[in-house]
Amino acid sequence: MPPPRPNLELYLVTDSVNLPPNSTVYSQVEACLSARHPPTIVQIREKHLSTAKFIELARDIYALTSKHGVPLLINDRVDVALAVGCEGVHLGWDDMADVPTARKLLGPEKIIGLSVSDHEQLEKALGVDPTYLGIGPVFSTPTKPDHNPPLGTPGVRSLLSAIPATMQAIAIGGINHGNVQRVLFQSKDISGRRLDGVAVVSAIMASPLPVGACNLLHETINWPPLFVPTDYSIQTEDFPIYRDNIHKHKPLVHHITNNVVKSMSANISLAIGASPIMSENPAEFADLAALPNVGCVLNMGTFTGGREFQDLFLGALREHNVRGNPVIFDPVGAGATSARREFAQMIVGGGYCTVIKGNEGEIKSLAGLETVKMRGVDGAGGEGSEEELAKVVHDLATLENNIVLMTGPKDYISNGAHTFCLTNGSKYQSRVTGVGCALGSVIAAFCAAAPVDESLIGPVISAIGMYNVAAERAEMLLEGSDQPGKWATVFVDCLAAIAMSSENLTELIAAHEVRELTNVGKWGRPAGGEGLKQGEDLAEA
Ligand SMILES: Cc1ncc(COP(=O)(O)OP(=O)(O)O)c(N)n1
Ligand SMILES: Cc1nc(C(=O)O)sc1CCOP(=O)(O)O
Repeated sequence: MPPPRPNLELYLVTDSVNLPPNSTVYSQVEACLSARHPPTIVQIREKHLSTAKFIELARDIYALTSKHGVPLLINDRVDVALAVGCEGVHLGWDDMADVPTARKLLGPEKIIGLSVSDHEQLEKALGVDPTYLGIGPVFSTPTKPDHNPPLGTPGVRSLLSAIPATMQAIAIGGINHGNVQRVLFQSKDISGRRLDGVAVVSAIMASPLPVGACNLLHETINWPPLFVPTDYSIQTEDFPIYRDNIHKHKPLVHHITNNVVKSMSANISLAIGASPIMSENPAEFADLAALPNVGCVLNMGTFTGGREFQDLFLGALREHNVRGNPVIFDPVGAGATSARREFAQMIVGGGYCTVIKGNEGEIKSLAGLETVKMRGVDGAGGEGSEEELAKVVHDLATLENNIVLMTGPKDYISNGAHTFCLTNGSKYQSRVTGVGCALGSVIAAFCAAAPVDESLIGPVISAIGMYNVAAERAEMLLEGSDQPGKWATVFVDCLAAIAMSSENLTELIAAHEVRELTNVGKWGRPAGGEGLKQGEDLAEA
């Protein structure tokens, strides 16, 4: 008898606590099953009903689900599932039956799901062979007040990569139509292993429009990805188009940035033709995110920590993610203190950061590597070799399915498929506070002005290239004198001149070194003699 393999794509778990007015668990499930895209599987989760009442409700709902050919599972209670004769159960670790006992009682054809929250549980779970695994919680959720610590998408991915392809797995906890695509996308592991579906409670059960909620979730799950395909290289001849898009669309850059750099970031945004807004009021995030051509800069430089600071960053991240807006995350100081590192990891796990931009210490810290020594939050750099740094950037971008930029004497940029090194720029860039951070504003503007279905690696590289060319020009105009203050002023003028001019950006940037580094993913791999050395695979584009 082959084991059952249910369709877990949109998994509805019921809840009688947070129902909208004038509805019941039964009426919500009935409505969902009439949707154009109903849930593919339903679980009844009741914590406070007597056995008799639970069986009564389950029988009524089973009559509905069987009519629609949707499997019905019972949470925790094998006895109720047996009484009703439905398709199976979902079990946790404190429940009345363990998986082998449930299997014996229910028989080989029934579905048995099991929850996992960490690797220890996963190891045990794999030994008892359930039908599928429910990984959670992804995010913190009020629906299950006693939930385990949130895993974030990196935690889900880590568990998923240890689950054999033959076993189905879904994620649960805080998932809704605004984040479902990101959960599916970011939890995909490096081998392409992905979730078989998502389970939701409140996103459907608490909705006054459960039919719409099901259809929207289905459509969001099955949309072509909001996020760009990563197998994309750059066309240098497009650089001027990316700059011209800024004049065409006048992107808005929503900054939550540090106090030291606010004015520099605003001035630089204006210099290139973008509009800056410095909003730290969560009440306006949804409205800002809904505007056309918006990018967001999240810069944690003035790290105050605490709940309010966390809610500010996560709130903005959520609203911009819902709209598919580019978010540039600058984990300032993540290499300097463990509190900053943990916060930065929480942000990356709690949402989708289109671009992570940092210096060597910050990027290494986010990649979970031993960091270079940083005394403060200013740029530590130049310690690693080209081979090492390119690989760190490549690996983090691959892991996060996004773009990673490491700034320094050389800038490394990767989207996982392609890794580039830019060697232009000025020594003054690390000597004037705010110049490094304000690059995030320029990148956000270039990304927000790009067409929505475009790979963003091209806009990101042209933004950095243009910024560095302006920095070099400003230095040249000082004619060798050491004047960082004057340089900062001249730099903004040079940037405005290049941004607003018709100078050929392709020639300006390509005249400096923009190199694609090939086979970076294979660098330093010792196995089977396959590891390549830098000299063997560094090809100039
Ligand atoms: C699909 C799915 N995954 C996980 C759970 C959580 O189950 P459990 O750990 O038993 O916790 P309770 O639901 O009993 O609070 C689930 N119910 N469904
Ligand atoms: C039932 C349940 N189990 C979880 C787990 O982590 O195992 S989280 C959870 C509640 C999910 O509710 P919502 O979709 O409203 O966030």
